[in-house]
Amino acid sequence: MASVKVAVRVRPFNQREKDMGAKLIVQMDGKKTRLLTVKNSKEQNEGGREKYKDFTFDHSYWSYDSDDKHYASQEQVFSDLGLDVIDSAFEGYNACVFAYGQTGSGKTFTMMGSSENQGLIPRICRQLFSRVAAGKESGASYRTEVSYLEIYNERVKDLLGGSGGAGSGGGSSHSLRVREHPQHGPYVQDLSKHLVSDYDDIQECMQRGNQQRTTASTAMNDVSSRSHAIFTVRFVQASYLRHNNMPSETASKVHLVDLAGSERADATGATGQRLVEGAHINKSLVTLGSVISALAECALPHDGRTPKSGKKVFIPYRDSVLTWLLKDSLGGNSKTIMIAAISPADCNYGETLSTLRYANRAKKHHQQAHHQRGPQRQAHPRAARRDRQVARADRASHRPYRDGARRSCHAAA
Ligand SMILES: Nc1ncnc2c1ncn2[C@@H]1O[C@H](COP(=O)(O)OP(=O)(O)OP(=O)(O)O)[C@@H](O)[C@H]1O
Repeated sequence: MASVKVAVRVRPFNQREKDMGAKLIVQMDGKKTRLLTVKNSKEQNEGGREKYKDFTFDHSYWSYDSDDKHYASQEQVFSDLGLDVIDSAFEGYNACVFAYGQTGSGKTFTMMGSSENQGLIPRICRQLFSRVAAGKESGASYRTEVSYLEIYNERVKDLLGGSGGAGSGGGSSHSLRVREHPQHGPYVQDLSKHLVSDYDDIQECMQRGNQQRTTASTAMNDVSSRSHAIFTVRFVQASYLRHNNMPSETASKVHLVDLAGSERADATGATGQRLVEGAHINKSLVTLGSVISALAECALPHDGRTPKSGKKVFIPYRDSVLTWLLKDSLGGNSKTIMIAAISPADCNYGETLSTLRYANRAKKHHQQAHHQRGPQRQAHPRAARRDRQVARADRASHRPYRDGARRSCHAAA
C-alpha cells in the first residue's frame, strides 16, 4: 500500500452513558490518544500495573465536547483527510476511506453526518464538483459515475437499484453476484451506475441509498447500521497535454465506506438474527484487519505479493466480500484512510482498546510502507514477536461469541 493514514475520533457521551454515570477514559494530546485503564479490566486482573495505554496516530480527533477549544469539527476532519482523497482522485489514484469502530461510536456521523452537520462523504463530493467546475474552465472534461451498495450477511444489495437508474438491475434484495474481471478485478454484476453532473445529483443518490440501508435498533445504538455500505465514485478526466497537445485521460475510483459496528454479542445483547449479522460483520472486519496486516509484510507494495524475506505472502482478499470489493484500493498505489471511532466511556473500555489496537496495526503498515521507500531495515525479531502477539489479541477480541466477563454499557444499564 502506498499510503495509509490512520485517525482516531472520540465522540461525546451518549444518553445511555450519561444515565449510568460513565467516566471519561480517553485523553488526547496532539497526535497521541491515551486510554486510561479501567478497574476490573483484564490488564488489572492479571496484576499489570499499567494505568493507561498510549497510541499515536496521524490524527487524534477530540470531538468529546463541542465547547472545548480543541473540539475537532466535521470541517477539520474533512480538511485533514478529505482533501487528500480529492487530490489523489485528480492525480488518477484510487482511494478508500473507511470508518471502523464499535456500534454507536460515531462512524456514520463521521462518514455521512447529518444535513446540518455533513460528514466526509458529502463534503468530498461537494469539493470534487467544485474542482471539476474549475477544471472545465481550463478546457478539461469529466465523467463522474456513482454506485452505492450494501454488504449484509456477505450478500450484496444495490442501494440505488430500485427506482430504475441507468443500468439498474439489482432490485431491492441482497442477491447481486460478485465476479472477477480478468483485467479490472472484482466487480458486482448488475450493480447500477449513475452518471452525475453536479453535487445535487450525487446528493440525491446518497439520500436515496441511505434510505435503503439495513439498520436496526441494538442495545448500543437506536439506529445501528447492520451492514457495510460502499459509496463508490468513478472519475474520468480528459484533457490535452500542454507540451504536445496530445489527448490524455486519467481514471480513478474512490470508495467511501461506512462499516458496520465491530460489536461483540455480549456487548450488544444480540440474539437470533442480530447474532447471525454479528458473526458476518466480525468475520469481514477480521479479514479487513488481516488484509491490512498481510500487506504490511510485503516489501514491494506495487505487486503486493513479494515480502522482504522473498517468500510469498498470502493476502486474504477473497475471505470476505468487503475486502474482495475493496481490493483495488487497499494495495498498489492507492491512498487509504482509516478513521477509528471510539466511545469516551469506561463501560466501553474493552471495545475501545480493541479498536485502538486494530487502528495501530494499520498504522504499522503505514510506517513500513514508508520505510520500504528508504533504506532497507531489518525487523528486530522481538518486535516481530510483539506484532504477532498484538495480532493474536486483536483477532481474539473480535470473536463474536465470546463469553466476555467484561462489563458493557448494555449489561450495566
Ligand atoms: N463526533 C460526534 N459529535 C456529536 N455526536 C456524535 C459524534 N459521533 C457520533 N455522534 C452521535 O452518536 C450517535 C451514534 O453515532 P453513529 O450512528 O454515527 O454511530 P455508528 O458508529 O455509525 O453506529 P452503528 O455502527 O451502529 O451504525 C449518533 O446519534 C450521532 O449523532
